[in-house]
Amino acid sequence: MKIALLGYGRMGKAIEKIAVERGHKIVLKIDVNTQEYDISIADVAIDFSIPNSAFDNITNCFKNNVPVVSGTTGWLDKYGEAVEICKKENGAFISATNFSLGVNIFFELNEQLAKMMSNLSDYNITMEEIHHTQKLDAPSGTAITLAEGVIKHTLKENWALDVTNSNLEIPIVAKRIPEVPGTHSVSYSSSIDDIEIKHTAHNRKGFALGAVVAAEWLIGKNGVFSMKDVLGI
Ligand SMILES: NC(=O)C1=CN([C@@H]2O[C@H](COP(=O)(O)OP(=O)(O)OC[C@H]3O[C@@H](n4cnc5c(N)ncnc54)[C@H](OP(=O)(O)O)[C@@H]3O)[C@@H](O)[C@H]2O)C=CC1
Ligand SMILES: O=C(O)C1=N[C@H](C(=O)O)C[C@H](O)C1
Repeated sequence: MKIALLGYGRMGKAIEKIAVERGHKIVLKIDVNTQEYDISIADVAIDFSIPNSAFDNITNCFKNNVPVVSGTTGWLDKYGEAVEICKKENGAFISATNFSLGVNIFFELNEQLAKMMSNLSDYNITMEEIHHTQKLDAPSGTAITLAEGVIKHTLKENWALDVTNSNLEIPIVAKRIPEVPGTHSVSYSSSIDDIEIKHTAHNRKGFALGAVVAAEWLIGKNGVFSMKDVLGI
């Protein structure tokens, strides 16, 4: 496949390495300095850029008939609008807050646990995410997806950064520590005991491999998909 990398930072470079190992060719590398480019030379675009540019990057792909895989976080308030444009243009789109196989299994585990905890009012839920100090958004997209997974199965209605006085909100603590690729935990605490599930990424390989596998899967399809579709889970 001829791949356009929209964003050539930590993730863009990790994706390039894995894509080339899998026999693909990188035909565009777009960063903040790129003035103009012709996206239509690519078979697929992979967007790992910044919150302010993701929507324009992605919708430009739809308008030029290029399937797009996006991992950028912090822009997803406009996800619904992007989906509408994708459908109107008959495009192909996969967005995920986390492309790693491990985190996608963790998402499923989180929902199963939330179902089991839903009637146990003695337990208080909290979430924690830890990332490197260059991260622009907080809480992480993955933490928001985890919170949405809990909201789906319990009486919780929302999440809140750090602390909350509301029983209806899930508090998410976001920590920034140099070099941490991404750690997420979900804890249920009572006066008797705690239950905690945790995912620790050791590097960015899992995110990058998942994004390239998603791009390979998306070629030749039309519609809006998720990593659940790609992984069959
Ligand atoms: N879904 C997932 O599995 C994962 C998602 N992420 C998310 O991916 C995103 C990128 O992460 P990361 O690679 O660590 O970040 P970096 O800051 O390392 O990279 C961002 C890149 O985007 C570029 N950029 C800035 N403006 C634009 C623009 N207008 N168009 C295209 N590119 C632009 C930057 O260019 P320049 O350097 O020149 O400023 C840089 O190359 C973040 O939102 C992060 O949360 C990260 C890991 C996994
Ligand atoms: O910015 C990062 O680095 C990461 N961002 C994603 C997120 O916001 O969840 C995924 C991963 O945790 C790394």
